Amino acid sequence: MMTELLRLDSLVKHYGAICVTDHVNLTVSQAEIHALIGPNGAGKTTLINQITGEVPSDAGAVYFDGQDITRWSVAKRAHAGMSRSFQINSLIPAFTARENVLLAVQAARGHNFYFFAPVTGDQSLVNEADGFLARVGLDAHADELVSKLAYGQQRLVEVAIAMASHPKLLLLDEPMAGLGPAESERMIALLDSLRQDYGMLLVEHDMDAVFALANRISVLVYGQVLLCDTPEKVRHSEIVREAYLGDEDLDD
Ligand SMILES: Nc1ncnc2c1ncn2[C@@H]1O[C@H](COP(=O)(O)OP(=O)(O)OP(=O)(O)O)[C@@H](O)[C@H]1O
Repeated sequence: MMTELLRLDSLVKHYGAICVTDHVNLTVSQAEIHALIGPNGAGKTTLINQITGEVPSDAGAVYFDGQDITRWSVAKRAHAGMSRSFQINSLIPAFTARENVLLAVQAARGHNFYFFAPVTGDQSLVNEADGFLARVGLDAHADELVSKLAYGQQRLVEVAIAMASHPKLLLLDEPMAGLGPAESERMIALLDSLRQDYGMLLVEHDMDAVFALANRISVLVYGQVLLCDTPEKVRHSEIVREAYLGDEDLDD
């Protein structure tokens, strides 16, 4: 049986009169990639923010790794093993790829050097950072300034940073956004290669990536989970086609 990592139990969030998260139930297991799809404004980002703790929930519960974390702070959830994919602007452009990952490794080890220079003299930290860079396929670019890296490579650095805290769950907010076809393929291959080591919640508009990676897909429309099923079932669901996919032909 797969170990359940994350459980959302009838989670609710209102903004004024609008119910942005409407009694959402969802689970993510170890070694599962669970994709969350839905049209713009469906509430995907809000839901991720409720999982990380950035947005407090109005009702319902969030369980992580067997504990009720509904009232936990962002920091405590991160410490317990949740990692959100960083946005590009969290990278430090004037630092190398290695130095950027090194800062995350230091932070994860509880060193308080985050706002100073990375400690390139500590070989065990450097080795660990290099390990994450190798895992995302950037070992040959460790010494390059992040500002000199291609956009797709910068996104890979973000994944290496997300891994640096040794999380159990990766929350990936549109990792394919802005990537070209070759870069997308590389990101898909990377996430596929990581699937045994993490549970992943993948918010993504790129349907090729979703269908290539997901074990299960939840379809969010107006804050409600319309359907949660295997990619095959979702692909052929009339409800999903009507409510979300419209005329888009998913059989190709
Ligand atoms: N802080 C806020 N105050 C008021 N309304 C908000 C707030 N944040 C989000 N909303 C509204 O909640 C709804 C869901 O937004 P959200 O960003 O979660 O959707 P989404 O599915 O992530 O969309 P997208 O795919 O475009 O990123 C939208 O109607 C949005 O306008």
